[in-house]
Amino acid sequence: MSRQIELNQPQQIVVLVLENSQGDILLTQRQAGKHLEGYWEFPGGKVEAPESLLEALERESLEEINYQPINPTLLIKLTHSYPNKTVQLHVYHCLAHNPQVHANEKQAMIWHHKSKLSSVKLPAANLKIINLLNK
Ligand SMILES: Nc1nc2c([nH]c(=O)n2[C@H]2C[C@H](O)[C@@H](COP(=O)(O)OP(=O)(O)OP(=O)(O)O)O2)c(=O)[nH]1
Repeated sequence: MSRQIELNQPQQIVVLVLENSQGDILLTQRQAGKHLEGYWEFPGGKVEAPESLLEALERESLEEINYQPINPTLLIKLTHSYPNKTVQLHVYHCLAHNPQVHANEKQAMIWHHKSKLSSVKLPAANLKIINLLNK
C-alpha cells in the first residue's frame, strides 16, 4: 500500500526559464538513456531533500549551465502525468541582459526566441509554460 502511494507521488522538479534581453530562452537537450531522451527542455532537475525549491534551482543551474540565477520568480507550478511517471514542475523565470552559460554536462544547448518555442520538440508538460511566456 505505502509502495503504491510512493509510486503515485509526483516527482518534484525545478526548472529555470532563462530569458535574455532579446526574448531568447535557453534550452538544453535531454541526453540519451534518460526519460524523454532527445527532447529540448529548460535546465533543471529533481529536488533533493532537504533542500528548498530555490536551493534546488540554484544547484541544478550551477551543475548544468554554470549559471547563478539572479532574482528568479515563480512563473507557474504545474503537474503533468507521462505514461511512466508524474512530475510536478516548479517553473522559475529569470530575465538577464546577456547571461553567460556553459554546458557543464556537454549537453547540446540553444537560445530560441520565446515566440517560436512551439516549433521545438519539448516535453508535453512544457506547453503551458510556452503559452504563458507568450501572453
Ligand atoms: N529539467 C527539466 N525537466 C523537465 C522539463 N519538462 C519536463 O516534463 N521535465 C521532466 C523530465 C523528467 O521526467 C523530469 C526531470 O528529471 P531528471 O531525471 O531530468 O532530473 P535530474 O536532472 O535530477 O536527472 P538525474 O540526475 O536523475 O539524471 O522532469 C523541463 O523543461 N526541464
